[in-house]
Amino acid sequence: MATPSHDPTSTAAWTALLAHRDALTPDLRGWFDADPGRADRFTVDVADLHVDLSKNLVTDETLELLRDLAEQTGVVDRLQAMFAGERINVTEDRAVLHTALRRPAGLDPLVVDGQDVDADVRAELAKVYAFAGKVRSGEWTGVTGQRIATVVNIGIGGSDLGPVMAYEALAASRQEGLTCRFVSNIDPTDLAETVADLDPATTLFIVASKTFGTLETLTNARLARQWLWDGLGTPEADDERRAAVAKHFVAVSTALEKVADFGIDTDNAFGFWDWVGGRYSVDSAIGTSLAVAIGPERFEEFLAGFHAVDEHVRTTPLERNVPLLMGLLNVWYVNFLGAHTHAVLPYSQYLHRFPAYLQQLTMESNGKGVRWDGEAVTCDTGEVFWGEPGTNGQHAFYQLIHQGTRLVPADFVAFATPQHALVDGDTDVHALLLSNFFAQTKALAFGKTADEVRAEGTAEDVVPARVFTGNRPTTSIMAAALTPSVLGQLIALYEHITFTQGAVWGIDSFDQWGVELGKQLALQIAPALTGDEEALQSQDSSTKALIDWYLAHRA
Ligand SMILES: O=P(O)(O)OC[C@H]1O[C@](O)(CO)[C@@H](O)[C@@H]1O
Repeated sequence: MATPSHDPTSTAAWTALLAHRDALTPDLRGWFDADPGRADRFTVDVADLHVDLSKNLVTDETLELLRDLAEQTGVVDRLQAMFAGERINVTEDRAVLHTALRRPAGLDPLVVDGQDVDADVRAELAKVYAFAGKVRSGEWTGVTGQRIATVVNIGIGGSDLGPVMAYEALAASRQEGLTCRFVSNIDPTDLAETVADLDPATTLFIVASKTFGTLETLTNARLARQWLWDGLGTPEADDERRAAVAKHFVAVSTALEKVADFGIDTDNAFGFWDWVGGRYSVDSAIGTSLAVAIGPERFEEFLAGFHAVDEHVRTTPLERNVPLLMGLLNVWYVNFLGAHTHAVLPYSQYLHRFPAYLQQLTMESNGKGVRWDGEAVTCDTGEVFWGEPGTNGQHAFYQLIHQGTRLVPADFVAFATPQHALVDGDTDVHALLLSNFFAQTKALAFGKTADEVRAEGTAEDVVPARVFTGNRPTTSIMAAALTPSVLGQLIALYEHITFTQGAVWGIDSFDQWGVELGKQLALQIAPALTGDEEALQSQDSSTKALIDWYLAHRA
């Protein structure tokens, strides 16, 4: 087999896809009419997820060419290298092993660089579960002896978005009387509002930071510590302050010495490893707040869900491999049909933070302009992911998806079983939600012709405005219910979709250098806002003028 190319545009498959695109007239109506087996043939299951790809703008030939592209760019080899612990994060010289976080007990040990990864993962999980168990049972008390009522996770990016998204999604599995809240923003409003009605005596903070060096998180952690001491009336004496912190602060980090510097006893710290990227870490100790909320048993189910999809992606041939196919479809839309964005539309209120979670996963991973071989890319990469729960989006932005000039591929996600089976008179409200889900993908695919509009008696001059062109691509993802396992499956699905796109594009999906410059400049600019004249004068004229305006208007 030829060496896979780091430049996908130089492959024969890319050239063939361009020619195929030029010859193809998307026609979902015609394709479905001519091919009664299309829905069946293009529907694939992965674990408990039922995925209908048939309303995408592809034919069998398109999929075959996309599979050729995957082969010629070495996607599967790279996937196996990831699972084996090779250092595929080249710019940070790290393995990428989030899949090891969810390996069940009893497999052949995974040893990487002499480290028994499975044993390390299980040992750390055991610590998290023991802690979660104590908080849930009331055995863990605050410094005044009261049981913990609220856990506040302080973190940002991957140390926040995963835990908060999953906490919201799995509301049905939470323990009553125990609430989690999440603080991320360095805007002091976030912490102030979050703790405003809390009792310090019954509040426990989890400071979650992979590096334990993130400005937002450490600032918020210090503010929270002061709030605790003030609220408890802790005397200034070191011993008493340490005792309060020991009962009200735990940490999650890969940098345990920095945890100790902050004053958190490392006995109260849960670790993970540099081979877990922040945006891939919700299933590590970063998910401690979730483990407290749903308990170890449900957390294990969550991990088992991830693993089921890992096994699928690792062992299923390309023809039926859902994450690989969905990743290739995204490449098709971005590089051959000109899509700039991708919508994810959960028809489940509990998944309301899922699109925000996916934004970090996909955009921090694939928003890159340089390949792993150091060369500039020669094609577009990461699209903008966005979305809102249905049906709210229908009354906001769906107009553009239905009739606008831009192609917006969309993933629709729904569950057969409601978590609140409410009825309105004789109407099952969940059925109404689902009928909207089915209606939207149907309308987007098949549209409405001018003749159909006319047949409704529409005045001729309004007909064009009421025509729906159709051929707006969607993927429908369904599951029986939103359980911890299904949530794990959904997250792993999108992790591997993201992987596939990055592998085709030849980019390192596991670094995030693009967030560094802003962080450095913020630290440089901060003194200019608090009286350092030299720092102020060294700014460019626009930034200096904005700072001057800020200083003049700050009340
Ligand atoms: O967990 P940490 O080290 O505080 O980092 C938080 C987030 O900051 C980033 O490094 C950059 O935004 C993310 O990748 C990460 O999830």
